[in-house]
Amino acid sequence: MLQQVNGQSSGSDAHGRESLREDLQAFLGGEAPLHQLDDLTKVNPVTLETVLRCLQARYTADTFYTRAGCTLVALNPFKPIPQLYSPEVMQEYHTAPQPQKLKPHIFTVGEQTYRNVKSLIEPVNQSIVVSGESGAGKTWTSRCLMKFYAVVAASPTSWESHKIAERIEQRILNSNPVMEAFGNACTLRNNNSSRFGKFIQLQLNRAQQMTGAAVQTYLLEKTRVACQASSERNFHIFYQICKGASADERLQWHLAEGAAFSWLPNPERTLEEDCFEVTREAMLHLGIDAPTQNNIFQCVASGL
Ligand SMILES: Nc1ncnc2c1ncn2[C@@H]1O[C@H](COP(=O)(O)OP(=O)(O)OP(=O)(O)O)[C@@H](O)[C@H]1O
Repeated sequence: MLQQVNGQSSGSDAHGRESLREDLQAFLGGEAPLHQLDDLTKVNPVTLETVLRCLQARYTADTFYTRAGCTLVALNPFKPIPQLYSPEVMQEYHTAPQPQKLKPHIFTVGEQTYRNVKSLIEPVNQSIVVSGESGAGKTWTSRCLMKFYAVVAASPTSWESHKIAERIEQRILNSNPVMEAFGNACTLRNNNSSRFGKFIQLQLNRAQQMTGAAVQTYLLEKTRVACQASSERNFHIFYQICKGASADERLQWHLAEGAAFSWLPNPERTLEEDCFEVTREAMLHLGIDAPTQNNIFQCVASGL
């Protein structure tokens, strides 16, 4: 405990600081390389410096997940690492006798939560909280979890039920591009920033197979439609429509070719999120047919 005596540190405090410094040096210069510490509870002494140094060492070694007791710390690699999320890796974590003994991964959390549902006689809801600052990777992580459950929680036996499961999985995954088209925008911190919070429910039957999903959204940043910070953009859907509508649709939606819209700043920036076809396709899989889509896009275009 820190103590101040007349503005001076007491002797025991100075001694405490000295011993902390020694512990710190011993830890940082210790034999075990920092990047091998896969659980932050093993960091000793626990200070901001030791924790950050450990995470930095792991990041440099391309290791992006670290446990902190029962919490998982995910670092954003800011580069694609497909081999980290392959179906084979999903299966490895799903079939491991003790997934917590494998390297820390978002699939460990996914699998443990899944097993918690399975192991209980009466099913009990499980929740995973994904939190972090803008651009930390929350949307990415939620997508990974949904993909994981779409694989592990869909193993029906008959051909007919396999087809149903495929449809449910596909629908669940297709909800992402649709939600992102209408609720995400390019900000200074993240090209694909979610401008709303979401509570995603994945529903399982008693055989732990996925039977559906529900998404509740909250706190959508509606003001962005009319007002954006400089260098930021409006919601992706507006740019998707302007860039992806056919000549007929432009005519129908009153979108003149090359017209400039004051509510659409930075239209010259083209992002991978500007893919109208992906949104349309996903809407179709979700059961929103072409005429309904047309009505929706007409409403969106009329806002410009
Ligand atoms: N594990 C990962 N592997 C590869 N790229 C990643 C990973 N996590 C995040 N990213 C990259 O970082 C970007 C930002 O991540 P994401 O959109 O998930 O952040 P966020 O926390 O949801 O931000 P916001 O709160 O602004 O919505 C992603 O578009 C993606 O390019």
